[in-house]
Amino acid sequence: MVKRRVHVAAAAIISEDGRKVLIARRPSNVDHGGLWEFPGGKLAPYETGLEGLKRELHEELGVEIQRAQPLIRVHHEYAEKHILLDVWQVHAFAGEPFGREGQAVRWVAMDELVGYPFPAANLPILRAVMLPTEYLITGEESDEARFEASLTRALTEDGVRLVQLRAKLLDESAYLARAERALTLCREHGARLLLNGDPERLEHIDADGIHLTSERLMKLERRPIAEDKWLSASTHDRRQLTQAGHIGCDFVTLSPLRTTPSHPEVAPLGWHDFQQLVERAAMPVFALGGMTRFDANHARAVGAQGIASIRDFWK
Ligand SMILES: Nc1nc2c([nH]c(=O)n2[C@@H]2O[C@H](COP(=O)(O)OP(=O)(O)OP(=O)(O)O)[C@@H](O)[C@H]2O)c(=O)[nH]1
Ligand SMILES: [Mg+2]
Repeated sequence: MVKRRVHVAAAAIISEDGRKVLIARRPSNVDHGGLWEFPGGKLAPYETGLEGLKRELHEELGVEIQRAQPLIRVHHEYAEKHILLDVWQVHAFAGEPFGREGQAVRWVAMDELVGYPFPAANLPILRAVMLPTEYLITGEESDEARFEASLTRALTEDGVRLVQLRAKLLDESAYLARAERALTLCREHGARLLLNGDPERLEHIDADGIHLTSERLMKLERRPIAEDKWLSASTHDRRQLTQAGHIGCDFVTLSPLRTTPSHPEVAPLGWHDFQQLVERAAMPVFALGGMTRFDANHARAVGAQGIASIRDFWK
């Protein structure tokens, strides 16, 4: 049987304060009835994603999109169809949203989204909605005061909200001591902290998650940490991306996009190959390797969650 292919445009509509997202409940008489969803629907022939989304949001909620940015594209196999969910983050709109088709609609705080039942295809979308566009990877630093000053600067001046503590030169006790301080700073600024390395580190420091090297990623048979923590991983090719999906990574970095001084011998992916890989990834992907915040919009346009960087944030 050749499966039907369905292209759907959907919206994560963000509240003005950036803390809430609008979800709607599917009527009980349609497929996935009773589950919650991001408003939207099937594209008409010849419609682009954004055109279709504008029409759907007008029909379903009575609002007009004013500003939207691509968030994530998700391919999913349901038993009877292949679905492509083309999801946009809507930051500005006119009108007061209400369920024009009688459906319940609700503004929900980001952290409370996990309590609502969504269709199976929506898992990567929920992660994408909760993640920022920028992922800071900390630089090597031998001095603790300088480390704290750099992290504080990035949290305050750059507004970074997602941090990976990478410190390959520290021994275990020095790493954990630094992690403790980094966690305090991140908590003060409402940022999430992931520890780089052995998942066991979470047993000592109650950080928000773990970032796996690609080597560690490839050795794992299953997800090494609880579902309520974030799991990210470094990937460089399709095999590693597939493995990240297999063990349930919440998001990944994919690198190197450009050649970098730290890895001059590695051939860069470039935007074309990067886009091809991201299109089939089962989770949000951050572009890494020579990225700065000026690249974030382009990264989003080719399907990425955003950019990850050491140098652009670590001064
Ligand atoms: N809108 C929307 N559809 C989703 C989501 N997740 C998901 O699996 N879907 C699936 O994508 C398909 C899109 O359907 P839809 O029922 O919204 O389409 P539509 O608004 O054009 O409705 P219509 O065909 O009754 O006119 C459905 O099979 C739906 O279950 C989501 O978050 N939002
Ligand atoms: Mg719909």
